[in-house]
Amino acid sequence: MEITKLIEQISQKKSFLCVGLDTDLEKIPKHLLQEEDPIFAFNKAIIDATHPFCVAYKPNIAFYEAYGLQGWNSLERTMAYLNEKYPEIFTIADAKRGDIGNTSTRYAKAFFEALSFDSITIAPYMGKDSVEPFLEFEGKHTILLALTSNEGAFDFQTKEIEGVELYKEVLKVSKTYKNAERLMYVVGATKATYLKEIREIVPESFLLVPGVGAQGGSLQEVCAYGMTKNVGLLVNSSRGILYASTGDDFAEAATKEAQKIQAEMEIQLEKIHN
Ligand SMILES: O=c1ccn([C@@H]2O[C@H](COP(=O)(O)O)[C@@H](O)[C@H]2O)c(=O)[nH]1
Repeated sequence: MEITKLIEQISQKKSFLCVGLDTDLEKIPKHLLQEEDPIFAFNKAIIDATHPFCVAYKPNIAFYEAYGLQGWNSLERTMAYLNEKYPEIFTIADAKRGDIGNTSTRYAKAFFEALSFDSITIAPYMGKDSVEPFLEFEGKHTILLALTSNEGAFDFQTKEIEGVELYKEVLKVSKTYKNAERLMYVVGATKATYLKEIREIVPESFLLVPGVGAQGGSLQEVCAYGMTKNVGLLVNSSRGILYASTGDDFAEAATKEAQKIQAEMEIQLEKIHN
């Protein structure tokens, strides 16, 4: 999907919400466990309940790999359902891959071609030749981990090398990669104040921002420091929406939670136009 289409969706739905599909068989309502594919049944219900309020879905691949072949089948069914029923919605494989070049190409084929994702998250640690194979795919986007939402982000990402923090070096150097216009970046909502300096380096790039909801990040702060004239943000919530209720009313509760976030986003979007 081209970025212009994503921007169009944001403006139509007045939302830049990404719903994370981190589906955990221990947390989904018990009655779904009777279904032949409980993960897909849960995802389908969540997608049908939340699609009017979001512009992206982000299955975290770990939640599918954890169930082996059955989990991978559920992921394939989820992607087929999304692409057939809601092709206008941007999809993100939260896979955090990256390897030597020929292996990266295989990862890219797996997620961009076999599963038809629009984008994938990538760890930048192995550098240019591990990232550029993903950037070769037209209409696809590579989302580099820049400054993550977890506490461990301070172990390496904020450490200075010759006076420059590592996450800033990732942003600066990646801008020189071939097809760099296909890059986006992950910045945690829990690190919202860093967004001001991040925007000095990548003023236009789209940022995937996880960490609101269960991790306690603030949507208002993320918007204050990170929003651009084209919005430039996809703010993710996973557990806060998926498990808003673990009872039979889980889908209605997910609708309410997604709608609540969308309403807050609409207020933030009005600030761009005023
Ligand atoms: O820095 C990062 C990068 C990725 N994630 C992922 O996003 C979701 C967040 O889930 P919540 O339930 O809304 O906390 C999850 O898949 C993480 O693996 C992140 O949290 N931080």
